[in-house]
Amino acid sequence: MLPHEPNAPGNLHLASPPARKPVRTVAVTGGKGGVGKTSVAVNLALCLAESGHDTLLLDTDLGLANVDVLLGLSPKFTLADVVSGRCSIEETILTGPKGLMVVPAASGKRHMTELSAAEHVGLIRAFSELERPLDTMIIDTAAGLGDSVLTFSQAAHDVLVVVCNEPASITDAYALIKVLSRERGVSRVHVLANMVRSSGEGRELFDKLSRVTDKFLQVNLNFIGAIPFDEWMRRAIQRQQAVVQAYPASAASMAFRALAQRIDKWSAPMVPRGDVEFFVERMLPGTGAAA
Ligand SMILES: Nc1ncnc2c1ncn2[C@@H]1O[C@H](COP(=O)(O)OP(=O)(O)OP(=O)(O)O)[C@@H](O)[C@H]1O
Repeated sequence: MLPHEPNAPGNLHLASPPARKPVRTVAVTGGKGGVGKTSVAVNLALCLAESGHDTLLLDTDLGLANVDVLLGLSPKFTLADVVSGRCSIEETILTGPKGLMVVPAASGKRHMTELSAAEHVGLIRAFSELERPLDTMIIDTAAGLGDSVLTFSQAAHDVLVVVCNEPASITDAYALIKVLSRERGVSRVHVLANMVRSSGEGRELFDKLSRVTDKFLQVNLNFIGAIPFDEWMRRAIQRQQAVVQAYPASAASMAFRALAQRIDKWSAPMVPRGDVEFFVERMLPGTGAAA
């Protein structure tokens, strides 16, 4: 393993990684803010961790509720420190409940896609140095159609779009799916309805969205389920805990566990190198490091 050299500009050579099992990467996104992206990412990641998956939650959302705040964790370093060489990626990883690994969002305004080429190299290196076993990486993206959202969604194996029953949520989700499919080559999107108030509401929301995508876009939309509106979600946040942790018997917790079980059944990702570093390389086609 190479020594830690986070900012070695120009050196794009990546040593062949040792054979590892493929890491599934899932981007949780939504188009609109406030639909529950972060809540979904955190609870899904925890359920996967609970069922024995080595799971890493990468927070790239600088929105109101950061993952570390939701889980009551105190980050010492963030990805910004990795790329500037202040620490290794290992040092950014916080251990949450159920052994969940959490990489906190960089504070300030810097997004992943604003990094320089040298910083990209440092990041790829840092990921390649990660020696822990990893099955799944969940990425909590920012809201909107910003470059970082599109790049992370494009780079992940699977994109999970969270919608709720508000007209703006549906139109923003449509706008996001449109850009992802037309400009970023994303051909399959999973839709999760959040904060539903009846059993049929999730499917109705999905049907509303898929009627338009079927008509105008070349994208395969998959309804992956619904999470009920649940007051225990807010109470859990007040305790700085995820709902699956604080109130495991709540309706939302049961729905999150069912969602994780569905994801668990997905077939293994087809990645050429079976390494988490592949995820970073897919994000950075311009570095010449793409597989
Ligand atoms: N199923 C639910 N039932 C009740 N409240 C929910 C549910 N899902 C999320 N919420 C609440 O909605 C609010 C917004 O959730 P969250 O921060 O996860 O959204 P977000 O899409 O990540 O927002 P942002 O884009 O600002 O980061 C939080 O107060 C959260 O507790």
